[in-house]
Amino acid sequence: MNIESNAFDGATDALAADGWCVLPDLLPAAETWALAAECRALHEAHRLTPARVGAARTATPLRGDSTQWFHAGAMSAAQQAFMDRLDALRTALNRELMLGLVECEAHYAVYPPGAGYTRHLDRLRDSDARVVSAVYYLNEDWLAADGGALRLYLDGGSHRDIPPHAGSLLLFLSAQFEHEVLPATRDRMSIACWMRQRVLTAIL
Ligand SMILES: O=C(O)CCC(=O)C(=O)O
Ligand SMILES: [Fe+2]
Repeated sequence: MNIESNAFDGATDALAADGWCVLPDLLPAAETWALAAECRALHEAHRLTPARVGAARTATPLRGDSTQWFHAGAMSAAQQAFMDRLDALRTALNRELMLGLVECEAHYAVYPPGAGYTRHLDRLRDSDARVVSAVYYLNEDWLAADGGALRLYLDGGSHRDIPPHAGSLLLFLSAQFEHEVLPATRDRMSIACWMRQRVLTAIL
């Protein structure tokens, strides 16, 4: 067994058992800090775009974040380091759980104070490509009083609130867990990612 598979054993076991888990410290602190600095700079330069929802990509009061996708071939060093790590996790999940995940997509997101994202499922209505949702948090010194938890709705009507602490990666099965972003009192930064399976389109 190599080092990578050891590093992700806890995550693969928890995902298999519960369908979700939080992985602390996915990256060294300096790499997380570089991502946070880049996300903040893009936000301050107004280079993030208000998020859209649904196939029509309409502006919506359902979510208040602004985003910027990571583009293959045009990533910063910080983004590349993050995607390499996420890809190692994807490979470990395929090996241990045989999920058939072929690629990852990711975007920065900033929720300004008061903004949230109402309860939803990450599966797009017309596609089951998204199998695993992963959210990487970039917020140093986040306090419970700052709000902004990700509320994950569990079977049986209970929920768990996950604070958006820098370095934490939340993983959950996209088709299984409704979730919402609660409003915060300060800017809330993250990278939202999805690990995708190949989707066969029926030829009719
Ligand atoms: O930022 C988060 O905690 C979750 C964001 C989310 O649910 C989404 O982008 O679909
Ligand atoms: Fe979501």
